[in-house]
Amino acid sequence: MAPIVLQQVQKTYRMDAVSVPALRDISLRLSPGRFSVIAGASGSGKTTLLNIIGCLDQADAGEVQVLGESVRSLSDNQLADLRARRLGFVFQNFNLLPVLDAYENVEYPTLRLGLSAAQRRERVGSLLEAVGLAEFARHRPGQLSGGQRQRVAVARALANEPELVLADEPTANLDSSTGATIIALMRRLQRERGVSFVFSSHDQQLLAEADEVFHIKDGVIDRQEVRA
Ligand SMILES: Nc1ncnc2c1ncn2[C@@H]1O[C@H](COP(=O)(O)OP(=O)(O)OP(=O)(O)O)[C@@H](O)[C@H]1O
Repeated sequence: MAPIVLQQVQKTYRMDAVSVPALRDISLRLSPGRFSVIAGASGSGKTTLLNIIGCLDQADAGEVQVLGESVRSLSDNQLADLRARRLGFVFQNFNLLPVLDAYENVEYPTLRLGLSAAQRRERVGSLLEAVGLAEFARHRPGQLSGGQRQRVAVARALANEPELVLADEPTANLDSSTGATIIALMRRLQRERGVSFVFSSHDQQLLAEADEVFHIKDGVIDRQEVRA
């Protein structure tokens, strides 16, 4: 099943006297179990598109299917449930909770899943191990480097065992060698866990690693590359 299918999606931001057409006509189908990248210049509509795919924002027109569900037919509660149980998110600014340590940040999305304390400990411990941060479990974000914070964020994104992880410019705030490490980490976890990843990015290192690339320009997909 394609994790994401979009048909003729449109989105315009309307402010008092101005409207900004961010997505003009987007149709795409992501392949399952891949590294898919939405690439484009600043302002081309990548974040808007990723927010719609992640059910954080709604399209004005068109059809959006996320993990086989037609988003339009879901209630707000069902959308929240889809996000919490079946999607994972990684952000450019890491978005960790500053008062929680690394362990608690990774544990947080699991709290509403009905797991026992022992199951949570096992899951969080193995994720921190997988991202190489077992020794930093009790460090808060302010006590971690940018690369370490993004590792925590990647572990957190996988904590609910999602089918699809969305990552909005995940390497934008990292130097290129830390970015390369994070990309390799996500690639390893994607292969090991059979999860689909979709990124927005213009990072050449991430584009080089992609299985498929959707190039977006002025709110339309103007080119698609399939490599795997
Ligand atoms: N909340 C908003 N209100 C009004 N206009 C917006 C809003 N968010 C985005 N836009 C506009 O929509 C267009 C697409 O923005 P978007 O953030 O999706 O692009 P982007 O490709 O992610 O850019 P960047 O790489 O700089 O993050 C831009 O013209 C932007 O100014």
